Amino acid sequence: MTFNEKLKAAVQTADSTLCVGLDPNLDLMPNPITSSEQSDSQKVEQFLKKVIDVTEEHCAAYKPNLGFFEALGASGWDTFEAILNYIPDDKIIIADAKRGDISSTAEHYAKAFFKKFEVDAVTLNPLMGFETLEPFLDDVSKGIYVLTLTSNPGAKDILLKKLAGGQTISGFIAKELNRKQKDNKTSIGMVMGATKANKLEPVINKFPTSPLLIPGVGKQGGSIKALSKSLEQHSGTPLINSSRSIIYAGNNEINWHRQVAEAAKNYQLRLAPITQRYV
Ligand SMILES: O=c1ccn([C@@H]2O[C@H](COP(=O)(O)O)[C@@H](O)[C@H]2O)c(=O)[nH]1
Repeated sequence: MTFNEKLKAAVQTADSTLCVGLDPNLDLMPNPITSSEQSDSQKVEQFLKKVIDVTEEHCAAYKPNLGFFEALGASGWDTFEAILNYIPDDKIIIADAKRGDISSTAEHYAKAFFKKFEVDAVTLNPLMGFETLEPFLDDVSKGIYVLTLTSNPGAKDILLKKLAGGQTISGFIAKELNRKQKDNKTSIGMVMGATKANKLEPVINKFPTSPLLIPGVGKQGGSIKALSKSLEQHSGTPLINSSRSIIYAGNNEINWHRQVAEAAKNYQLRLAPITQRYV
């Protein structure tokens, strides 16, 4: 099955374009988890497994962010693997790793994420140039999401700068990725911040069939309504990510997971006007 086929099926089956971000932060987890006698890695594993149990019916994808697992030290890699194995097979798994390096190193990142951990997709940073993407591009069952217009304020420092001729660096990246997609098997997607909804159109128009990974709704304040408008003409399947506002929706009560489920369901409903264009 190609990545794009799996992506479409995942959205269709869940009737949702929601991607739940798995950013396990012990300082934000509910008391019933943090007050137990377990190790930090065990707490993270227990917490995320419950989050997956109660959100899976509302989302098409999960996006574990590597930073949070690496912060656990060596055992964090085992926890990462245990979580990957726990996610249902029909969900898209995106390792949010934001890697990008010279080809001999990039080959090993590709091996790690696609061959060892066997995730469906990985996020990549194109700052070192487009040849750094090459080792990821020969597998039709995999996807990459390239940072193109990020959700953070610092996107203006580089990505929104204009080149001679008036095009933004984001627009240039999108155009080059579109060109690259024509000669390569791996599905090439773009990371586009929901907080930049009013600046998305000229960028996604340069690659109108690209799958999109869209963080920035929820805690970062991106508007789903504005996002919906800017995606009106886009044919590539979007996944809209929310991390903290879903996984930490539960307060410290024993039934914290009910509020997590409710938050995920709420996002699924709010994203329905977008989702219905892709199912
Ligand atoms: O442009 C980007 C790229 C990646 N992210 C990541 O997405 C989540 C967002 O978390 P929230 O709690 O929903 O704000 C997080 O893992 C970021 O590292 C992003 O925010 N923006």
